[in-house]
Amino acid sequence: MSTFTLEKQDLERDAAFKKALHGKTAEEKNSFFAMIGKDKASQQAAVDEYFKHWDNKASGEETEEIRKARRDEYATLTRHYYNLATDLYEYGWAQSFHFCRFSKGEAFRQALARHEHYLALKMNLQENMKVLDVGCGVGGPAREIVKFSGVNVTGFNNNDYQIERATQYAKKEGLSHKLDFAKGDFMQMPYGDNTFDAVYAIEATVHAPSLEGIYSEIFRVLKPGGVFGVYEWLMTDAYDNDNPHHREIRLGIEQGDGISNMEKIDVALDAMKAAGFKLELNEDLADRPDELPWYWPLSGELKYMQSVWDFPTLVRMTHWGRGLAHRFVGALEVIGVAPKGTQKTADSLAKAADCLVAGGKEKLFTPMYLMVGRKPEA
Ligand SMILES: CC(C)=CCC[C@@H](C)[C@H]1CC[C@H]2C3=C(CC[C@]12C)[C@@]1(C)CC[C@H](O)C[C@@H]1CC3
Repeated sequence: MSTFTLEKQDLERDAAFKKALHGKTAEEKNSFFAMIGKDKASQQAAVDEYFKHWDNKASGEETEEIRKARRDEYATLTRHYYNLATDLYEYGWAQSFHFCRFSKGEAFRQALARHEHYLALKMNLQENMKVLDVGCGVGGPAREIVKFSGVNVTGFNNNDYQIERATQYAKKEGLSHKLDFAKGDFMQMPYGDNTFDAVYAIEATVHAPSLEGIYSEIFRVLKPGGVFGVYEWLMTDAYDNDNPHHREIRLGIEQGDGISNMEKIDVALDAMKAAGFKLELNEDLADRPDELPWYWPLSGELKYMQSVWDFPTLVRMTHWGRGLAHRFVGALEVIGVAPKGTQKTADSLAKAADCLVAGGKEKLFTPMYLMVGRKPEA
């Protein structure tokens, strides 16, 4: 297991930083306006804090000390990543921060929802169960799963800005009686042992410094007989850590996606068992023979266009689209409309997109390794 130490939590400090950086932008409906409305000095502080882990640390020269430093600051690293990336995600993707399988002609949001329903189905979630969503983002999946399964969900994550937006969206959809949110470090959750009937995590536990650590914490808060379902981000068996090209892809994904340490499939399977789960299901859904790959919206390849509505999605990821976006954001920074660091963040996300697509095409990486595990009855 990767060695790790728990980061000391300071909820008041984080709340104060959120207030300073995001101000009232959490109430902004349009994520573009939310993005340009940040406090400039605080944004610079978040950029410095995040990129200190990546600048001048190419994959060829990466040492175990560098990787350990990231793992040691997993919570701060991830919190600042989402301080910088949340508006871009909402602007350029949706309120469900995950990938999904696509069927031909299927609308983008429909496919995202189907992926959420599939997890709920495989976990056999039932009406009024008490469920925890670990790493809930702005609550898109939680709202969908509440509506689909009738469960009561608590969304938990480490970013105050996301929690504030998630709370507002739930209220707007009239779901506050079934859905609430709490902020904290998922490696040390403020819940007693045996609290939840079910726990799920959608592309979130990859932010943990250790999979065994996070799965053990989830096991602790689950009631005996309770179920845990996860879509995990993992490097596949084909990933070779001694191959410089493979390492470059993994590092690009880690840097562009706020991940301190991404593991291989066998590590995740061992971690589930070591945590105490009885594994009921495990499958790499990226291995299904789908005509449209999970990474198509990031590929910039117009051959994947299903309807005219896909054109803007694809064109912004082409070489020209990216160049234009890079210059546009740069110009906004120069004239003082966008805070400094917006372009650096956007470029880092673009690099992540390239590495995700390369990882997907070369079958080195999956964002949808499905595992369902049960905590044995006492
Ligand atoms: C980080 C983890 C564990 C999960 C998030 C998965 C995805 C929702 C994101 C991964 C890469 C992101 C990118 C964008 C949106 C959200 C992701 C797909 C953009 C499309 C947002 C708009 C930017 O201009 C380009 C981004 C590329 C990467």
